[in-house]
Amino acid sequence: MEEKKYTPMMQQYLEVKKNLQDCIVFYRLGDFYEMFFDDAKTASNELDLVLTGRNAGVEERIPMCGIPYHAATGYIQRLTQKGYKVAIVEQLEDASAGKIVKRDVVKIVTPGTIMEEANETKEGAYIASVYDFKYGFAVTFCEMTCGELSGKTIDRSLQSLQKTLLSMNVREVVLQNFFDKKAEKMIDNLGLVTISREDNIVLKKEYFDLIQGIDDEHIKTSFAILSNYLDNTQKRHMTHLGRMELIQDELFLQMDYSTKLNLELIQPVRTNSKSETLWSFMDHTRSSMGSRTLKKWITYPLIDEDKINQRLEAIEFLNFNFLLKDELKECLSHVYDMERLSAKIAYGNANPRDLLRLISTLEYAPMVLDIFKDCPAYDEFKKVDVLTDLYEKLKDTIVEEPPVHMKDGGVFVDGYNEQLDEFRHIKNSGKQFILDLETKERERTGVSSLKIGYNRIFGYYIEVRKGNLSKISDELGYERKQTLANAERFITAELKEKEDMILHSEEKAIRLENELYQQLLEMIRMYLPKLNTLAKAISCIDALYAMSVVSALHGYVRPKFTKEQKVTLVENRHPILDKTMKEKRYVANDLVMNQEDQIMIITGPNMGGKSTYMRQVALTVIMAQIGCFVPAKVCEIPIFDKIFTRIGASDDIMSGHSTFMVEMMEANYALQNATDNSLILFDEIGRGTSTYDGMSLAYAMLEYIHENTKAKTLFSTHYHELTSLEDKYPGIKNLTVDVEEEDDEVIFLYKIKEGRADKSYGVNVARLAKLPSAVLDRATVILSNIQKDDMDLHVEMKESIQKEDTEAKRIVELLDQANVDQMTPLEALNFLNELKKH
Ligand SMILES: Nc1ncnc2c1ncn2[C@@H]1O[C@H](COP(=O)(O)OP(=O)(O)OP(=O)(O)O)[C@@H](O)[C@H]1O
Repeated sequence: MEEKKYTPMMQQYLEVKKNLQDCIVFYRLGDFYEMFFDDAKTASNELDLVLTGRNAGVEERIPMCGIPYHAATGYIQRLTQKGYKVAIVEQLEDASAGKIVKRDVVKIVTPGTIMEEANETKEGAYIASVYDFKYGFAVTFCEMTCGELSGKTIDRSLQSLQKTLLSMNVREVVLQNFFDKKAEKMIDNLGLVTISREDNIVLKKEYFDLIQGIDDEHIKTSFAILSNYLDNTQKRHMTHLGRMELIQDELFLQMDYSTKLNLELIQPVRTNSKSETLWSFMDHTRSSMGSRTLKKWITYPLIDEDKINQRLEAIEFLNFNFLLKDELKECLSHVYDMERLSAKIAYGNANPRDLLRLISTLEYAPMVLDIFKDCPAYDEFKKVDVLTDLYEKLKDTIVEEPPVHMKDGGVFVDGYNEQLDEFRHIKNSGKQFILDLETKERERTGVSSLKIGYNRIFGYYIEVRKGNLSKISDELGYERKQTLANAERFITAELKEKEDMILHSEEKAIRLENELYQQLLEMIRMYLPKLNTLAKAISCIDALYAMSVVSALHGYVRPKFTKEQKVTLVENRHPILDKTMKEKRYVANDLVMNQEDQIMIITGPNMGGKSTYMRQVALTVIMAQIGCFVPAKVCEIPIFDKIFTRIGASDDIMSGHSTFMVEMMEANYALQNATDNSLILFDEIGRGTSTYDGMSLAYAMLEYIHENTKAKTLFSTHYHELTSLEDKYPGIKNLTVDVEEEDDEVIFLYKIKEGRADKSYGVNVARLAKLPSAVLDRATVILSNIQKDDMDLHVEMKESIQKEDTEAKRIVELLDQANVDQMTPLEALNFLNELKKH
């Protein structure tokens, strides 16, 4: 089909669509957005719209579907949530007869740039850009609804890139056209992530301010890619973005993505699961911005003792002054998401209800900050400007229940603006004015039957019956307008002026309100930097409030930090299970690791509580380093620099790798990166392969950690052979979970104690799962046979390790004795031969 056959409007559409191939085009026709061709088919499918056809000048009708323009927001959201981009094409001039209206794209809404209400989840959705600088990747993140901007560089491995992108809720990634294909495929596999393109890497000077203090050129380039993409899609300059923050992992307790996932800090391991995360458990915040701050604190626990103690002091202060805390709770309930409100004001899409929220927040802000005036740890709050002047300017401006949109007016209170009051008065009192005028004109003319009427063609008129026309003298200023059979209709200058005012007062009121509203926004924009500082302070207070609630509600203890590498946890509990377990009571446990203790090997039956114990230790450490009280009677720990976990086998996101491979990769990551200040939690490492492979790997890893890494380590295992390491290394100790046996039944006590499990209980636990008794009996017989062989093998293994040890010692001795530097070549050869014998 040749293009020229299409109607002019369709040709215009095709011209616009040419550059928007990756978007669904919403094409404005009057009061509708229409979609055509494949866009129509996709949209009708995704949005349940009726697919119709349109005559476009060619033989066949083309597919079409449409939505009313005022309902577009919801539809756009649904499409972007499914990963589509929507290009909004508007009419750029009023329709006039015989001419095609000019139209062009005014904005492209994409999954990572959508600004509308429903996108304002607590979590926030990010758009990221990745710049490949050959020795690494520079990544920039942006959360559009609050204008948050951050960036970091990482090493150039797919694993790091994947973990970095997964660590934020990234919905869209902007890449250059020639981006590494393998990396692109990996990003594409990350579920609902849309890939977008931008090749311009030159940063516009309007954005220089935002990267002040960032020295890394690669991050700057990555930001250039992102900002150019945002400018191109939003068709405007991004005035609402805040200054970029450098993400410096080393300033915080480091945990990689899988650790955060394994411990269910922010999201449950299994997506769609309702299980509680540490974030949801602790989230007693009263505002979304407080909730986001708490989330940030949980993902980035601190390593600076003073900063941790600062938060702990605040919690103590609030819990001691509980009346103040109640007052704070009340005040915070009037506080809204100021970060997003500021961003909306900067961006220009704040609606009247948003302003009302801002006013409420500003009203209560001084009280919120005042509550901390006697808390020395947060003296810094005293310096925060609570913007009383802005509040004074804003209060009493907006009606109590304003409409959502400006377009209908009715936003400002009476008395805000004289002109506006007059317009409204005329509109409201129009009828009364006419009645008054009628009386006045009757008196002036002496015609008691004179009346004022209205019709759509002639507007307002004064009607005088034919019989009374003689009373209408010229001085009255009546102007003839229409002649009827038995009456004449007139207009006067006054009526004409009022008619114009009455008829247009509403329109004028709305126009004026819009102007006033823009002026008001402009005025608030002058306060944006101060608003952001205030928002930060209030979100921090909200997060502190949440932690004080968690700490008091569950009777937690304030953690203490030791300079030595000692861990003392008394009656430690898993924060979430402790509160959510319904049928039984949660059993508290201790963990004592002295300076010289490095590794605790935990053995015991399946279901005994080993993993739970390790998780509770990790969660306790994290809570302590966030600056929260912890679920224990006593908590004394060193400040850890990194936590590594390998708990649980679910890692479906790392698709392409078997569970065992993932396990080994994670273990390797821990062994390579842990320091003697780190915490390692390994749960049944090595179980994904044959018993002896697994056991040997686990054995070697433990030795490696003991000799090289020296991190505090909890290691749960079913390989009882490993418990012999306690005899060999001073830093390794055994723990076991207590069970009682009654007949063939095991009763779990969930109590951790020193010592090793003397047998395994797999078959007993399987009995609990109600496997057929034939299977269980047969398994018992097989087990006893294997155990016999196993004993022999165990002895063999122990002997072989001892032999290796003796040989190694002998070599060291020989090396010590030999003075290799001083040897002649012949002596050296003899020495080598001697060594080979060993
Ligand atoms: N301290 C505790 N008090 C009460 N119940 C507990 C405790 N610890 C664990 N449990 C219960 O026991 C269940 C199993 O615990 P967990 O998964 O930690 O066992 P495990 O020893 O790691 O088992 P496996 O070796 O099969 O992985 C938990 O889901 C929980 O319901």
